[in-house]
Amino acid sequence: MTAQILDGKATAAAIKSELTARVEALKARGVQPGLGTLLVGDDPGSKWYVAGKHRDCAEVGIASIQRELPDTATQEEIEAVVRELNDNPECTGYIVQLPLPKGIDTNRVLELMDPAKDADGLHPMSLGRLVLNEPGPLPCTPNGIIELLRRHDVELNGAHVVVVGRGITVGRSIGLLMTRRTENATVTLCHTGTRDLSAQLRQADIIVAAAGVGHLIKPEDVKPGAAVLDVGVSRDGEGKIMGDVDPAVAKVAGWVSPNPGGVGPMTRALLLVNVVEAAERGAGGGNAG
Ligand SMILES: Nc1nc2c(c(=O)[nH]1)N[C@@H](CN(C=O)c1ccc(C(=O)N[C@@H](CCC(=O)O)C(=O)O)cc1)CN2
Repeated sequence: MTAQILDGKATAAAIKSELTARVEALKARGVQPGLGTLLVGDDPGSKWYVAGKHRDCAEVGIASIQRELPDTATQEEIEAVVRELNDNPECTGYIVQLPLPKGIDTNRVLELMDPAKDADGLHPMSLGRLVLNEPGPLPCTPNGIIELLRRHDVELNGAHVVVVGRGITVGRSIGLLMTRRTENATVTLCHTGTRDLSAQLRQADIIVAAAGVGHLIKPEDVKPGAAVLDVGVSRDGEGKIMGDVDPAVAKVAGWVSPNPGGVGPMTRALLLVNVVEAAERGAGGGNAG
């Protein structure tokens, strides 16, 4: 068996083309959506991701507001920029690029954001709305994974999803999305404390690998025909970027997401969805709900 590809690049392009029309409709009503980003430090990966988010904005007609601070920035300096973005009328939604430098209280920064401008779905209010099943921005990577599966007709209803990794951007919230009545999956969340990870993985119809451990998922961990989504990014001894999924998994799985070209572009596309939906909610209509 050779797995079919969950093509995140093509799917993200389709979503961006749909969003372009929605942004045009907002502009016709006098609403200009604008995405703000706050990048602290000079991590090359984070810089690259933020630059990509602004390229996407230009593609669909969303305005860009970019804020940068050095990695020596204090908690107070970061919070001052958050307050400025909260008050800035041109910024209709924004993100704080994670991770923040060591020593910074990330939760305090996220809690200070205006929840109405939370484009990442990571504000405690947004996560609370997700728990309560109320409309609001959804975390971009988990939502991107669901959209990627949906648009490739991979069945979620009744599926057993095994997630590896309990980080804030993926593992913590993906179960909340996948177990909604609309998705109706059953989710097992695994982490470094899980006994016999391989036994858990072999039960999965869908694996979401977000551990940040290069080639952690091997062919013998995968049930034949399962869908395997690779979210992880780590580096080998020579600095080469590796995903969490061994490429040989494609011989066993039914579906695999490439990395790059899978979940990453979907994360960016679903960020734009959050910005457009928030602008539509603010304008009192549109497609949001
Ligand atoms: N505030 C946030 N911080 C972080 C998030 C997040 O959702 N919100 N997620 C990750 C990083 N991330 C978004 O910020 C992200 C990661 C990867 C990609 C992406 O498009 N990757 C490409 C490869 C890019 C390359 O060439 O290196 C791909 O997979 O094809 C986009 C966004 C942590 N921080």
